[in-house]
Amino acid sequence: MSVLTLEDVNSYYGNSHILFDLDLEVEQNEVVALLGRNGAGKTTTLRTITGTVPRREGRIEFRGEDIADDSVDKISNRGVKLVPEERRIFPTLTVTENMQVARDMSSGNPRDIQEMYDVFPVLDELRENRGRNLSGGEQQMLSVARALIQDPDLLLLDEPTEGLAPVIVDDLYDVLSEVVAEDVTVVITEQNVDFALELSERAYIIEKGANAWGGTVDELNEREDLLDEYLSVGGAEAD
Ligand SMILES: Nc1ncnc2c1ncn2[C@@H]1O[C@H](COP(=O)(O)OP(=O)(O)OP(=O)(O)O)[C@@H](O)[C@H]1O
Repeated sequence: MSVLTLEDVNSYYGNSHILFDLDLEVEQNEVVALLGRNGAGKTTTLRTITGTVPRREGRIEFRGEDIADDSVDKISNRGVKLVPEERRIFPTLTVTENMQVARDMSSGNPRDIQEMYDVFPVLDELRENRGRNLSGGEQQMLSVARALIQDPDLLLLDEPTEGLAPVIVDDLYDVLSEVVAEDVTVVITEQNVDFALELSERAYIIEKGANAWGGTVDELNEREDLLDEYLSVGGAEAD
């Protein structure tokens, strides 16, 4: 069953046209990677799905219902949760309080905090620490946990590895692979292509706000030409 469909979606920041006739399809329990260079439009795609950047043209359906004109709150209440690149945890609240706030904000049936501590043992040890005292990796874990506690129908992860040390990226990978093994549907954007492809079943490559390629991760792994052309894997960018 299709969870999310974008068809011919165009989005703008003011007069700047950013997404051009973008198509995207996400099935139930799938993990889909959105790949592309810096500035390709990955974050804008996620913001368009959550309604923070209203699409100007095109169709957006969630579980078969048109959500293109829904408010940000309504889309969130439908169970679409974004973990933004900048994490946005509450710096003065403890780890537990951060989770409690997310739990209180949930419109559905939130999970128990203890359940999250079972998935994120790192956070369990930091229960009483304030957000501002967490490392980047710990903040990222908390940010993901806060979204998961709301038992999302669709989880959107925007560059979860951004700014993290390699050893922390490994920890995050372990946690996320546990998370995606459950019945959760995920769209993940990443500059770290290997990380995203390890977690995902299908991928889309976005270039200058438009679809450049879409297919299974197995297909993409056979296409070094695509990785070179659109993602500059393993080397410096030409420009
Ligand atoms: N608030 C904004 N106002 C105007 N233009 C913006 C805004 N945010 C992003 N852009 C522009 O939109 C384009 C797409 O940016 P977006 O952040 O979606 O790309 P991205 O693929 O997520 O890249 P990155 O990895 O750098 O986040 C870029 O040209 C960017 O400069």
